[in-house]
Amino acid sequence: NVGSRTQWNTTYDYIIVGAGTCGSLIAGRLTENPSTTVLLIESGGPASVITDMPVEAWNIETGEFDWGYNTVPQANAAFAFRNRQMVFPRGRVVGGSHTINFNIYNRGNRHDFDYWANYYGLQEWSFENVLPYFQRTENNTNRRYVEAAPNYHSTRGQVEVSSPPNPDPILLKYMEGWNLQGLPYTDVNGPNQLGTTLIQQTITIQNHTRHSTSNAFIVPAIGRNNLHVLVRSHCTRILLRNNTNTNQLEAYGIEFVRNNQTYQVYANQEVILTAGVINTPQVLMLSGIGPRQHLTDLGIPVQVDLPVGQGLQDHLFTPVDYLTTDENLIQYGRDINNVLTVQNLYDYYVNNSGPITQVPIVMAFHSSKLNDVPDWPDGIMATLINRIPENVTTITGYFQDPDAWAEYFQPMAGDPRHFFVLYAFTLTRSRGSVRLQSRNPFDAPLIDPNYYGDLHDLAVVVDTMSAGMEMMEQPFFRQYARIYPRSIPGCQFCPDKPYYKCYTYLACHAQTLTLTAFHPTSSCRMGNSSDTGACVDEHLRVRGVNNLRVIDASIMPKIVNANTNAATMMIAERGVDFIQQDAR
Ligand SMILES: Cc1cc2nc3c(=O)[nH]c(=O)nc-3n(C[C@H](O)[C@H](O)[C@H](O)COP(=O)(O)OP(=O)(O)OC[C@H]3O[C@@H](n4cnc5c(N)ncnc54)[C@H](O)[C@@H]3O)c2cc1C
Repeated sequence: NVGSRTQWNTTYDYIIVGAGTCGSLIAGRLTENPSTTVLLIESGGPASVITDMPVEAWNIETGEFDWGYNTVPQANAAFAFRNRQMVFPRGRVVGGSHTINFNIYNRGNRHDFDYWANYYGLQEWSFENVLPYFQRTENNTNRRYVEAAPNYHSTRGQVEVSSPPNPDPILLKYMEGWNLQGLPYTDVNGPNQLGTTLIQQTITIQNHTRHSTSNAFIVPAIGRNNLHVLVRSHCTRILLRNNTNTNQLEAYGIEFVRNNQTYQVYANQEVILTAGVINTPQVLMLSGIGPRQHLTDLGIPVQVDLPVGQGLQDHLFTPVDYLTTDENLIQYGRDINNVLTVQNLYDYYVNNSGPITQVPIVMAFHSSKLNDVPDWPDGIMATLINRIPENVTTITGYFQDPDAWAEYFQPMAGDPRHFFVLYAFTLTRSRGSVRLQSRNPFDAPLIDPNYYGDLHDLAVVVDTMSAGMEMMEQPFFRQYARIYPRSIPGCQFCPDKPYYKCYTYLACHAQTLTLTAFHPTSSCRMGNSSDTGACVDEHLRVRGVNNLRVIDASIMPKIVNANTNAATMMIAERGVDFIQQDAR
């Protein structure tokens, strides 16, 4: 039903561009009022039973539900990959990136939001002020967490947040190992983030389906007469005009392409851009809102000179391979390439069990030696279970030297004892950009996260790797798992030190084998009236243009020290209030 609409009106109160995490939530909320009309327009198609299965997150991050983007070549990262370019998945589907993500629900630290408030002068976004908006969406089914920290959680929101019911034993041992080193068990969304946790996810507990904002807000609302959802409809620009009464620029609609035809639709109230960190800047720049020089170089008439696309941030994962000492420490073999068997589908649909139901992940938050605010962790370690495929050439295609990497992976191929730890810095200092490649709205933008552009990020990840690896070398954890004992191609262990104290090796590993953590933010950031680096104000209104707002992950002034989806839902909830306050 979500994808079936073929007719639409000429005018709506609100036009929302992009049915992702934010667009879906906002459209659902605004149309709770039956007299408010909304058009939600999405470039991709509808979600499917496949995207609803938690385990399929492994298989859908690239492919038909993804934009197929790559970064531009990276100077300080991605040494393993051809041309130093990295794949950069983004959801192109109803539900957006929340339809292809790992469902991790991890809000970020209280200091993240207090930093927005104090450093950027955005008092309405302090932790105290945003906490109710996290709670507004949350329906937490973990009674233990809710009872332990009732002021932090809610059981009344639309999006279900649950703990994986059946984690693999190795994950529990990993947490125990950290616990023995003094890192407490914690609920990262409660008062203390520093610790180790079996991460909560936006998955329903009754039937283990992805609870994206589109499943939570759009699917139940699709029958509303005041909500029109148009899929496979690509917004090419915002319609702007000078209002002769106010003598100010305003948005009055959008242009979009559907089935190779170009259409215009109009908004009585506002156009709301929720196209995400890459495409929101793209649509703005195509409409003449962006850096003057860049637009001029491309021959786009400048409507407003704004630093759109500047300041992009992300987290970067460095995977390290491990093998358990005993196959029984991992369940189901975790062979994600062959998971949709008749037996597994039967267990999923009939018994509500089996490997399709979950992707359990354990995280440890770490405060590095470089960090001067210890309860604002700057490092993260995420432990996940996934086999290396039997045919390793299926994963070495992007590598600069596929043969060397095939040789590296081959001894682990198909081994059911395989798992890995992803090491990352979280308080990113590097900033990059999103720019247009051309004036063609269907051309991929140029994405430059500028990973390790600030070498502080590298120092933090090296410290995090060292600490995490040292914990895993302690007698307790060595009973259960061992690191895969080979150096990665292009990097050498030190002859005179344990590998986890060999900082040259760790830095080389961190710069060579790099994966986006899928957390881009801040490409159209918010700021107060004196902040010349900002594109939108504290209420998310685009500067210099009336009736135009950006409400998505691009507005974060600085990335949060966590996965970004929960904070993005919070931004959407906050945005809904601003829209309603300003309704004429
Ligand atoms: C593979 C992957 C795994 C991730 N894992 C996690 C996780 O486990 N936990 C977590 O917290 N975060 C995770 N993230 C990040 C998180 O999902 C994002 O931060 C969040 O979804 C961003 O929401 P958004 O509303 O800003 O943009 P999106 O959800 O990306 O929505 C943007 C939407 O706009 C549409 N669109 C774009 N351009 C146009 C156009 N011109 N016309 C019409 N429509 C358009 C897109 O197709 C998309 O549907 C992951 C992301 C990815 C990609």
